Amino acid sequence: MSDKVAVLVAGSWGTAIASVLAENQLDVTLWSRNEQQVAEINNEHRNHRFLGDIELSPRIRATTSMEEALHETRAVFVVAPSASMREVALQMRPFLRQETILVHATKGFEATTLRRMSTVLAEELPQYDPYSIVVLSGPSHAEEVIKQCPTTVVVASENTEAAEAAQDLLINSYFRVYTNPDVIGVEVGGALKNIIALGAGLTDGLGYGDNAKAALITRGLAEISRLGTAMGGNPLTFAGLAGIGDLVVTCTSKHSRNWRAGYTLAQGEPLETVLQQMGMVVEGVKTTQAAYRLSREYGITMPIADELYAVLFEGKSAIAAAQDLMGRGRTHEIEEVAKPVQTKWFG
Ligand SMILES: NC(=O)C1=CN([C@@H]2O[C@H](COP(=O)(O)OP(=O)(O)OC[C@H]3O[C@@H](n4cnc5c(N)ncnc54)[C@H](OP(=O)(O)O)[C@@H]3O)[C@@H](O)[C@H]2O)C=CC1
Ligand SMILES: O=C(CO)COP(=O)(O)O
Repeated sequence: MSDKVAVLVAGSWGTAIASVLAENQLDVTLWSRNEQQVAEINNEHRNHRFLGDIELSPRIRATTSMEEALHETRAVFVVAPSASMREVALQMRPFLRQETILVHATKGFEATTLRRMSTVLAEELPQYDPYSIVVLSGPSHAEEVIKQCPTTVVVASENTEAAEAAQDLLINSYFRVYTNPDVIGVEVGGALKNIIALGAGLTDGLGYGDNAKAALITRGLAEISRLGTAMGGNPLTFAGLAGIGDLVVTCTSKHSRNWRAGYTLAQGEPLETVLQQMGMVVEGVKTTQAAYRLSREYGITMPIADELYAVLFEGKSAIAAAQDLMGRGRTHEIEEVAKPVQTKWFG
């Protein structure tokens, strides 16, 4: 079998995944639309804009040719921002073979259709078996993976063999990979945690302290689980790496772009300026709009996501949003407690 694998788009996460694969003795072709970046990766073994001075393995070769990237490749890892997933998939269509293992590592929904990323891939790649698409997610900042810090992730697919094939390619002594059959839960958990991370950045920016952040993480998880379960995810997935695991890292890490965006917003910067300054994708902004619509579509209460929507898009102050969250009507922590439990003993 070929030792060639492809990674599509050379952003921070794509380059970090390419480094894990190169460490595992695979020959990695890293596709980018940017010729200057391709030259820098091939000649200087660096991707300076996204990962600074870190030296990349010579096993990573960059190209702007999708045909070259996908030619006789054993696996392809798609790591485009959610907004570009459909466009990248369209470019893959003429060259992707059915035997290739297809993994995506993107965290978000398509803004217009509210589709999950695996659905977008399935729609644009009709020659590919949709049940074999693999999703990679979990607590994994590129800046730490590239330095080989211990990291755990999950690969999910309805096709166990496909998930295990992706696991085999990625797993090593610092990158531990678990499998999970729950594609929906893993995708929804990975996307929605970015909303809560933006909120955590706002909370920290306002100086609200650790109690508030713990509250946000915990009640945020309740919202993620509610919507994720309604969309068809397994509730247990949200207690795993793609749920609480990713939520914790994104809400507490200095590397998180979503946390940083929230923190800067709390300093009074307008959203557009914050996003421009970041120069990297902040998925949580569009995901807040998606969650706003999805929660209504599924009839799910998501007070934190709603307040964040009001702050980002309706000019509400973060302080007023926090006050409104704290002043909500009394409720139960665990929804089931509110319902009378029917058992065979009580009739
Ligand atoms: N960074 C991280 O630690 C992690 C990120 N993720 C997820 O990975 C996904 C990608 O994020 P990340 O790598 O951080 O993003 P970055 O902002 O670091 O990089 C985005 C990359 O996408 C490229 N790109 C954007 N649009 C297109 C397009 N239409 N065609 C080709 N290339 C395109 C950009 O190229 P150009 O420079 O030419 O614009 C850039 O190289 C996101 O969904 C994110 O949530 C998941 C886990 C960890
Ligand atoms: O998903 C991530 C870590 O698991 C990256 O989060 P940010 O996009 O907020 O940096």
